Amino acid sequence: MSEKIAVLGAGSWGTVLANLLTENGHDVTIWAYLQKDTDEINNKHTNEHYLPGLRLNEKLVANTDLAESVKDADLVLFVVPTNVVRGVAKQLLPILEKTDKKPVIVSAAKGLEVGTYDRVSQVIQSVIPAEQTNGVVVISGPSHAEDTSVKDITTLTAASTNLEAAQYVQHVFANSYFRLYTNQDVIGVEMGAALKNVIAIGAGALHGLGYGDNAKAALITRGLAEISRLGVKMGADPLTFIGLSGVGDLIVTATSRHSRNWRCGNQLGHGEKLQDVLDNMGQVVEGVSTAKVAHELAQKEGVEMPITDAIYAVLYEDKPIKQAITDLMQRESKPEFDY
Ligand SMILES: NC(=O)C1=CN([C@@H]2O[C@H](COP(=O)(O)OP(=O)(O)OC[C@H]3O[C@@H](n4cnc5c(N)ncnc54)[C@H](OP(=O)(O)O)[C@@H]3O)[C@@H](O)[C@H]2O)C=CC1
Ligand SMILES: O=C(CO)COP(=O)(O)O
Repeated sequence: MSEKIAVLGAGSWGTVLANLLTENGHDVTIWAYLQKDTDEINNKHTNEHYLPGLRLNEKLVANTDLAESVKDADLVLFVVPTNVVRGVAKQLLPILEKTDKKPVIVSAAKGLEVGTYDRVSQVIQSVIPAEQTNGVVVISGPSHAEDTSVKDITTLTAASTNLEAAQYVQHVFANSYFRLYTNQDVIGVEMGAALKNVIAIGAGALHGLGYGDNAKAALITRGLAEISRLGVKMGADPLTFIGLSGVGDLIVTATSRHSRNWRCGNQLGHGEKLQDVLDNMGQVVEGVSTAKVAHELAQKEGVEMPITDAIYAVLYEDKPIKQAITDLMQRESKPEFDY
């Protein structure tokens, strides 16, 4: 099966996925908005800023023109930061309206939109009507671009309420090192994907401050408890949080130096200022904006998220991290599980 695919976003994950799909035998165009980025991919077959040292497949084509990039596409993959998805979807809609082609739309972004609290697939579906697509699918799981780029084993969830669309995506992406499992719990998959980024900032901060393995395991475990609590309140299946997009992605993000969220937290733990950290990262740190959304959403829904609230206070209210940790440890004693 060879499909026509448009990848929207030429950052680290977009480039790796576009390269993988090209090597799977598909006809892939990657859309970037800067001419210098498309020139580099087309002429040098590299993307040095995001993936230093990686040689891309020469059949991968880059284009700055969105209409040309998505022309006749069977599948359109969104891999831009969460808070720009709506703007890109708005640019895509009039292009889709001019053709009879209805692509499967796939989202790989992990976050919750500031202001609306929407999950990424909700953002896409609120802009692009269902009749313009052949289904909307979310792909998510423990998957650092750096590892996948060197063909290290990677497993993901392809989540959709449209099982046929999820199975289609499963087959388009699968190869010897990239394996996908279908899941129909889109809410759980997207909530796990977004909220783990916040906990990963906390894990990096613990490391930066010199805390040990017990503290890190405590944060991951209690972090998962509150991710599940908010996710279930929003309609997720609790089982999803012990899957790839739950504990799987939490482990990879909260324990790895590849994670931008973990690195952000680590630098905060070393005493750096948030704005300096973000300015120097040169890549999206989704957990920072999602911490604000999760904090507000949890308050609105009456869900207890003490770790997320603590990370919010550090990021947005200048609370010293050590004070945030002390306050968390001195909370009123409680049972491990609230039934
Ligand atoms: N990196 C990873 O390992 C993984 C990332 N993800 C998720 O994928 C999403 C994208 O992440 P990632 O690729 O790492 O991000 P990067 O920061 O590496 O790249 C972001 C890309 O989006 C582009 N972009 C930014 N603003 C706009 C805009 N307004 N219109 C069009 N393009 C824009 C950037 O362009 P420019 O360079 O010009 O700024 C860049 O090409 C995130 O939600 C992330 O959580 C999911 C799994 C793994
Ligand atoms: O989602 C990811 C790995 O699964 C990437 O995490 P970061 O955005 O923290 O790098």
